[in-house]
Amino acid sequence: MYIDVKNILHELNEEIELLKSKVSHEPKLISLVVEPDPSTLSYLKTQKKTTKKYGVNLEIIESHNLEEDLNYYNEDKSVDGIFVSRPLPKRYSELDIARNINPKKDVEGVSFFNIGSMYYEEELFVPCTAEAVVKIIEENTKIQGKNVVVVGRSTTVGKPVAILLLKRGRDATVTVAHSKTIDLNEITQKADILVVAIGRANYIKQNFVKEGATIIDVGINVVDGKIVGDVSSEVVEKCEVTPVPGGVGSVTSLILIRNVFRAAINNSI
Ligand SMILES: Nc1nc(=O)c2c([nH]1)NC[C@@H]1CN(c3ccc(C(=O)N[C@@H](CCC(=O)O)C(=O)O)cc3)C=[N+]21
Repeated sequence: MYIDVKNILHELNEEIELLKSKVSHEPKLISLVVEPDPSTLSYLKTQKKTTKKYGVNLEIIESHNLEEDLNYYNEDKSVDGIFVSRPLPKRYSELDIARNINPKKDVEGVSFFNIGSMYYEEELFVPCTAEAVVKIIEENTKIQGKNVVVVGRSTTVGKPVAILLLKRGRDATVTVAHSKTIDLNEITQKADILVVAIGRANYIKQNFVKEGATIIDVGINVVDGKIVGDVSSEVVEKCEVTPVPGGVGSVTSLILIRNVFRAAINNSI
């Protein structure tokens, strides 16, 4: 079966409308883009749509000098939130963003300050995709004590998902697997909840999963111009699976918008 995220989208929609009534100016989001890959282009398309819908002023800037641009928009009082697309080209490191982005404008929660806060179990801005994953799991199943396997160890998905699910109160038992893991399918078969952020189309097949598991497919792979996830479609016969598109991605983009409103409210007081 596919997991339906419309309740979560509805709740986020209401949360955003409430924040919208409290903000005194039109929020402004800067998206800094360096050599966008197909998944980034897809996200930018969604950002254009959602920012228009909710009344956020989006400016997409093709950056040729990330550090200089970050310094500029960090200081620009008219800017509420800054988004930097990933993956970055090799000449940059994610640390360049983590060190330099103003934590108050860091709507994706990648700065040292926001990551550090999450590590100490205080959630301020946390990576949007990771928050989307956690929200979907919480809405659909009990987490406490369950075996959660996260496949992928990226800064914005794998690692923060693991930390958020370990948090006291959520109390998952978390295993993080990755590209060097030996016999991956033996580990994923033990998962009650499986979070897949590999970045390879249809990689997870039926022999990777336990019957009845909850599967969160974070993959955004563009194949022949269409978006497909990391989980192969026949897995829905055995498990509850989030669809791609219409699953994690759609929740992620609303969380980003909500964070921009939060940043805008903080920016006006
Ligand atoms: N700093 C950074 N943060 C990201 O979160 C990030 C990124 N860089 N780089 C690119 C990937 C890709 N990504 C998507 C998120 C939502 C949709 C999305 O909204 N998809 C819709 C519809 C897409 C369609 O069908 O056109 C859906 O899944 O239903 C797509 C792609 C975020 N990423």
